[in-house]
Amino acid sequence: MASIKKLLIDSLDDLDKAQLKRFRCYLRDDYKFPASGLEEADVLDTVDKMVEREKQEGAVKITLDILKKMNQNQLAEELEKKLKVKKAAVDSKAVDVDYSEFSNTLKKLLKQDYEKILDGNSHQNTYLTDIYTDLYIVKNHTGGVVNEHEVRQMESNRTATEDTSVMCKDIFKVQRDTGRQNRKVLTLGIAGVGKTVSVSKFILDWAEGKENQEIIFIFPLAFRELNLISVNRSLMGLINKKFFGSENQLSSLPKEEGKVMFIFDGLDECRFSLSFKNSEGFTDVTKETSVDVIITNLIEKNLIPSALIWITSRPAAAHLIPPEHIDQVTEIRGFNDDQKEKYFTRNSKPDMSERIISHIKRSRSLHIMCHIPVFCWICLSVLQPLMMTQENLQSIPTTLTGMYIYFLLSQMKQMKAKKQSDNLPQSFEDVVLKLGKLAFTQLQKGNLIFYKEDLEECELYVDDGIVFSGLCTQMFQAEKPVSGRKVFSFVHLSVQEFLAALYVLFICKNRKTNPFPLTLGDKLKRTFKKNSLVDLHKTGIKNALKSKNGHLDLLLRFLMGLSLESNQNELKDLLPSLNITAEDLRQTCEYIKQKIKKSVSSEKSINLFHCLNELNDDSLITEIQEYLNSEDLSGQDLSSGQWSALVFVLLMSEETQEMFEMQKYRRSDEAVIRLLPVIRNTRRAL
Ligand SMILES: Nc1ncnc2c1ncn2[C@@H]1O[C@H](COP(=O)(O)OP(=O)(O)OP(=O)(O)O)[C@@H](O)[C@H]1O
Repeated sequence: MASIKKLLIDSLDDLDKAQLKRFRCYLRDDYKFPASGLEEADVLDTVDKMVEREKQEGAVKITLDILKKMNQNQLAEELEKKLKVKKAAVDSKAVDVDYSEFSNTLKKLLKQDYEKILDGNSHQNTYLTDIYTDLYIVKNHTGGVVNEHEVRQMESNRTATEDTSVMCKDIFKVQRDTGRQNRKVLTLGIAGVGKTVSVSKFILDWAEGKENQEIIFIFPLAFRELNLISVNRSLMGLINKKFFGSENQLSSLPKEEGKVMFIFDGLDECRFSLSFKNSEGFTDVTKETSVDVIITNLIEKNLIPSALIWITSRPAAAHLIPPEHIDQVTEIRGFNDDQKEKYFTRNSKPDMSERIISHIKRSRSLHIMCHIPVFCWICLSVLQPLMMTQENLQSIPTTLTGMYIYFLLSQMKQMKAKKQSDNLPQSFEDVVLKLGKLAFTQLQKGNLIFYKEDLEECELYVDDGIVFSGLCTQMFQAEKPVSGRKVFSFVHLSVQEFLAALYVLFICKNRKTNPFPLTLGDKLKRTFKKNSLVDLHKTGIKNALKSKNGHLDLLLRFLMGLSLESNQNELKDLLPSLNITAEDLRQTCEYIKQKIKKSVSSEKSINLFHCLNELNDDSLITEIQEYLNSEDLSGQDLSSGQWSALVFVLLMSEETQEMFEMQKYRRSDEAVIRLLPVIRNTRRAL
């Protein structure tokens, strides 16, 4: 345990040069320390001088007093907390509690709970160590628009050059270079990128005695579970009930620094408010209170000041924790290119993995999406059976929509077999359309997690076993009930977006209605005109462009992809005879091009290019490729639409990912601004 002197040094180390100078001035003026020798004193000398003259207790008092005078209240508070912990540790030594038996019981329980996972939510448990592939995790999330759509974030991934990568098992270890240890870490990552898997691996390694053995207790408390606790509990009561089977087993926790760890997975799923401003400074671990008070006070270090805290979250919810309560932010970026290949190699036979990898590399969209582990799992479950049967080679999907259609079809096969054996009343098509309705209505509201009532609004009844008897279990999941209330979600946000698009098309065809919110103008037009597919496309595009965080972007891409005849053929049971004509598609493509030319933001126009890609229209791209092949790349005479096309082509090029020769284009300020998404996405900009 750090000495008092070390605690003082650590505090003053956080002051910059000017602040340290002010600190010394206070010492001189208010505490009459002799000026000689003080002027040039560094942190060590300053602390030495205080302890020499005032002894440890006096030095602490003076330090706290001056820090407060300097308005360094946060530093003063932290120092006070550390001193409290130290005092408690000294006190507890007198009692000398032996926690080893409880620690071993907890390890046994967590080993059982975490050694197997539902891989990508297949209904079979898989050993975590069998599938686990290292992920690319970086220190210091670099900021940016955090509520941007998750797939778009992936595609405009930020530059890798300034990141320091970190292994998940090392996140809480003392850092060799600085000697510091992170106490409170927030790990961000988009849906399906591996946050829960990372946390699980950390816990399993600890429970198996492999890593981080200086920690005595790790208590994983996922927000999904915490949401369901509606009665007041004390922290000790909560821990005892969840981990030791009754309310009164473990009576205290170790007070020494870093011996207890709390892991709060899935902040984005938190359904109660976390109020840090009005926090009451709740310090009693045996007093009952609401769950939000326990969590905020743990994070604020009022409850167990010595505890390590690890919170994971999708980026959009990161703001729920004020930055001053976090020592280190890390970001899980998913698999890098090597890790993607390792994933496929680990999870399929050697000749199969080679074929899968080369297939994915051929399609830029698929290759990009494979940064997300859960998408790798979807690819694996689609491509493996397809590639096993030689004659299917022609029909192996190369577009995003194609991949999801095959995913759906593979589910259909399994479900039909299951339906026969279980004699279930509803058809696959019915269930998928109901899930589609749920997907669409909840996506419009920005919801990714649902409750029983939400399902019932779409005529999906949990109790009649249709959804959970093996039907849909790979697309839709229910969480373990903790106190009777189940939570549901799609296995990945992209699956929700795909089913939503399917539903939109179905509604347009069958009920001749347009499920998107319509503007007044659209409504008026509709009274005079019959509802056409082109109108549906147009309102879809308008709504997606209106969305601030791009929550309809992927739905739009799927909507376009599903409108192609070739894709329709695969889905004739679900979407019979949509009667889409070449003229319809031409009109939609023209409309998209107009929108691109009107210079929407670069992210939006990139998505519109993806839509054109799904519709097999590459005319703008060909135009720009000719320009790229020409000698003069000064970039002066490009129209707005051409600029967008250029950015799209460059983003989709593997070469640009590695290196981008900006100097070829840098003749105008406009070029620099326009090409920003490319610069952000490349590893090396020249
Ligand atoms: N490191 C990994 N190695 C192998 N597979 C992984 C890894 N990480 C994730 N996966 C796969 O991706 C799936 C989703 O991962 P996980 O549940 O950890 O995502 P998440 O980031 O917590 O997503 P969400 O925000 O939706 O909760 C896993 O079930 C697994 O199939």
